This record gives sequence, structure tokens and C-alpha cells, in this order.
Amino acid sequence: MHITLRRPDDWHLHLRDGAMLQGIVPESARDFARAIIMPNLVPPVVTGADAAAYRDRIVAALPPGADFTPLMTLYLTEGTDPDDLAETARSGMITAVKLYPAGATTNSDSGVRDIEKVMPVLERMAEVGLPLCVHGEVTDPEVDIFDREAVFLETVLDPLRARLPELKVTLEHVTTSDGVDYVRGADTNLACTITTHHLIIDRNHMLVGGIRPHYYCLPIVKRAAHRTALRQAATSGDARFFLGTDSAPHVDAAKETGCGCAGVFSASNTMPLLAQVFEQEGALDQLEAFTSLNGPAWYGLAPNESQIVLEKKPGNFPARIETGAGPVTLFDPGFDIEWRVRR
Ligand SMILES: NC(=O)N[C@@H](CC(=O)O)C(=O)O
Ligand SMILES: [Zn+2]
Ligand SMILES: [Zn+2]
Repeated sequence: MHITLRRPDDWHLHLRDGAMLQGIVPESARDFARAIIMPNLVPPVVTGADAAAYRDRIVAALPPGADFTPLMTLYLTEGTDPDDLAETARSGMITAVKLYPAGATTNSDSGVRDIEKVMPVLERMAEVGLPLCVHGEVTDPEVDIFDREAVFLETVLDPLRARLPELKVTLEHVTTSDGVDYVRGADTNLACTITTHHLIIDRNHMLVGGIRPHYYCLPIVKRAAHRTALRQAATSGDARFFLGTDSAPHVDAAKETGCGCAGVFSASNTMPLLAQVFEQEGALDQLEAFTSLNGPAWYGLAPNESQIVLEKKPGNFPARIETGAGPVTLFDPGFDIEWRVRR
């Protein structure tokens, strides 16, 4: 059995920088044609010049003959200037701007503490039609880590959208039924990405029988009922749901330690895993919409012309890949992978 799809895109990806970049870029370029590149480097990608330089480093790390276009983003800070941003958007250098609530996740210290301070920027973005990608979790220490997405929707995102309905918002890596319901309930200007791993694991996989640091990511994996809601959304064909792997490599030494980093590295095996998930859901016919059609439509881009073939044959992936920064463990779904991409 095999299925043919338009070549997929990844609408939320971390490629890192420096010694790691070279090892990581080919893992996405193999299957994906384009990806929205997250700007949470240290220091973050905040100006058009930063984005241009980072894009050049990514392109330089591509294997010969690779066909992969990085779609750049800027990291929104309380110091971002609306005019500079509008100018960068006009130049075509960026596809979106990323909002990290300060302290919410990996390398988010330069993020936004007070949304009021960035309202002029958001208003300008709404005017020029530049989408805002959002890490949707509150950082209030009083709020339980499993509730941070739901509380964000109610206390931050909903008020923001009520105030600025013209702003186009991508809710990134949605992990709860609350998030799915919120997106379904919006008439316009809201869509969301879903990761591969949140369709496969729940918090039991992370915590029962021993703590598995390679399943630790943010937003944290939730109870099984939320995973079910995510699977329904991803396989529904609803154009507001599409793939953003949030593939977020950290070297093993930074994961397997007393205080491990958040992030799951899934770029290499995402497409075979998604074929398996969609097959389990009886929805292989919806896979192309999720990976290759809904995302471009949302971002106003044409779908890719080229195709990939997924065949139902056991796939083989290494447990980890080597990078210049050290080994990085690949997402292990906990079952045998039954599909592979035809090369
Ligand atoms: N998802 C994660 O767990 N980590 C991401 C940051 C993010 O997307 O929140 C990272 O950069 O490592
Ligand atoms: Zn995030
Ligand atoms: Zn991310």
C-alpha cells in the first residue's frame, strides 16, 4: 500500500544555530519543502537583519540539491518597533512574528511580560496582514503547568482577539481539547498547529514506569482525552488545523539531567508517524490536507507542486543523530514504525 501527497511543510520548527544547525537542517529538508523557523535563538532573532543572517546560515547548512525554503519569523519583544517591523514585512523577509510570554518556554526570557506594551506593534501587524504565532501558555507560577494553555486562552488570547479581531493569529502547538474547541469556535483569523508527538503520547507515556526526559516538552503532554481531541481535529479535514512539528532538538546531555530542557526532536520521522496515526484513525485521505494544504492556505501561499510517496513498509530510524554540538535523540513513538517515505 502507498499514498501520494503533495510535499509537506512544517509550520513550526526549531533548527537552532551554531554547531547544531548543520546536523539538524538536513533532517527537515529530506521530507519538507518549507518550514516556519522559530526565532528563539540566544540571542533571539529580533530584526530583519538578524532574520536575513539566520536564513543565510540555514541555507548554507542545506545538503547539495536540497529543495527547502526557510520561512523566517521575528521574535516579538517589548522593544519591537512597529515601523521597523512593517518595513521588514514589506521586504518579504518574514512570514510571521512570534509571541513568547516571557519565561514560558526554552529561550523565552526576552519575550513579552506586558501585552499592553506590544499593542502598537500588534495593531500595525493587523493593518499589514502579518500573522502572529503564539506560544499559548501563561507563566503565572500559581497556575498549574497542565492548565497553562487553557488559562492562556481565557485570560490572554480571547481578550486580545476581542480587542483586535483583524489580527491573524496562529495558536502554536495546541495540546488540549480546550484549545481545539477554542479554535473551532472562532469565525475568522484563528488557526492552529498540532505537533506529531502530541498526537501520539499522553502524560502517562512520559511519567508511568519511570520519567522519560525525551517526552518532556512545552506545552507539556496532557491526559489521554486531550490527545483524542487533537487526533479528531487533525484528521477532521477542518482547514484551521495543520502540522507544526515543533521539532525542538536539544543535545542528550541537556535532556538527560537533573533539570532537563523542554523539546522533542521529531523532524526525521514525522511523516511516517503521521501516516500511521492517520491510518489508525481511518483518515489517510485527510493526511494531505493536514500536512500539505491547510498550512499554505492559511499563510496565503500555494501548496507545493512536487510530491512524496509514503509506503506501508517498516521504516528504520536511528535512536539518535550526531550533530556538531553532540548527539540528539529522535522521538521514539513507543511502537514499530510501519510506514516510510519512498526515496
Ligand atoms: N516545545 C518545546 O518544548 N521547546 C521549544 C520551545 C517551544 O516551542 O515552546 C524549544 O525551543 O526547545
Ligand atoms: Zn512554544
Ligand atoms: Zn516550538
